Amino acid sequence: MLKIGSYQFKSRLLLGTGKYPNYNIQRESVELSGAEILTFSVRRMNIFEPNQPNFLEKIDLKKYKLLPNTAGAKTAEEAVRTARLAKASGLCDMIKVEVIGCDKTLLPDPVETLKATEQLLEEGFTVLPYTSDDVVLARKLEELGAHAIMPAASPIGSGQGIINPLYLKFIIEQSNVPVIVDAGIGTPSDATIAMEMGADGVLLNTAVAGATDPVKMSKAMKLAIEAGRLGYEAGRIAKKPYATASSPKDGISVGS
Ligand SMILES: CC(=O)[C@@H](O)[C@H](O)COP(=O)(O)O
Repeated sequence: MLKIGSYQFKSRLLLGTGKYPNYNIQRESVELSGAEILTFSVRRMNIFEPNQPNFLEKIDLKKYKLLPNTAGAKTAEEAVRTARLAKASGLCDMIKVEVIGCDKTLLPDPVETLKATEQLLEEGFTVLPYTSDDVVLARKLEELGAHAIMPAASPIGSGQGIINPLYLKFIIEQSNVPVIVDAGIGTPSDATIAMEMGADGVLLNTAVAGATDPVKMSKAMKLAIEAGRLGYEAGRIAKKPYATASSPKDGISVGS
C-alpha cells in the first residue's frame, strides 16, 4: 500500500492528465493505468464554472483521488494562492507544490518550494512538493512535515529517465515519508528502475500522453511499476565481479 498522509492507495502510479491527443484517449489511458491518483494543473481547470469546457470531463472523477498541482507558479505566494483555490473548489485537500525556478529546465525553485510547503502545511493541506534531486532540500522538506517527497528523475517532459541515480538513492534512503519519482520518466524501464531502487511511487505524464499509443503505454507503465516494486520487495542478488555457476555440482546424484 502507498500511504500518503491519511490516504492509502493500491496503485503506485500517479498519472498526469494533460497533453493527450484527445479526451477519449485520455480516459482510456487513465483507466488502463490503474492509477488511483490523478494530477492536474489548477490553472487549466474552470473549477468554479461547471458549465465551461473541462479537460477532465470524460473521466469519472469519483473513482480517483485528485492531486491538483500548482504548475505555473513561480513564487511561494502564487503556489499558495493556487492551492487555496483548489481547496475552495472542494475537490481535494492534497496538493502537489510545483514552483518553477527556471523556464528552460522547469526545475523547481528550492527556496520558494520550501516556503510554499511550510505555509500549506500550516493551513492543513496534505502537501507533496516537487523537488530536484537535492538531497538536503528533500530532508528539509520532510522535516517541515511534507507528506511525500517528489524528486525529479530528469526535467519535466524530457523523457531522459533517471539522470542522477546516486542522489535519488540518497533521498530514498533518508526519507521516512513516501518518495515519488516525478517527471522525466521516458520508458517503462525507467519507471521500473525507480521502483527497484526503492521509490514508493512514480508520477508521470508525458511518457504516456506523448506515446504513439498512449493507452498501450499506460498499461505498460502500470506493469512496469508493479514489476519494479515486486523486484524491490523480493530483494535483488548482490553484484559480484566474477562468475558463479548457475548449476551447483554438489548434492545431486545422477543414476547409480
Ligand atoms: C503532470 C505533472 O505534474 C508534471 O509536471 C509532472 O512533473 C510529470 O512530468 P513528465 O511529463 O515528465 O512525466
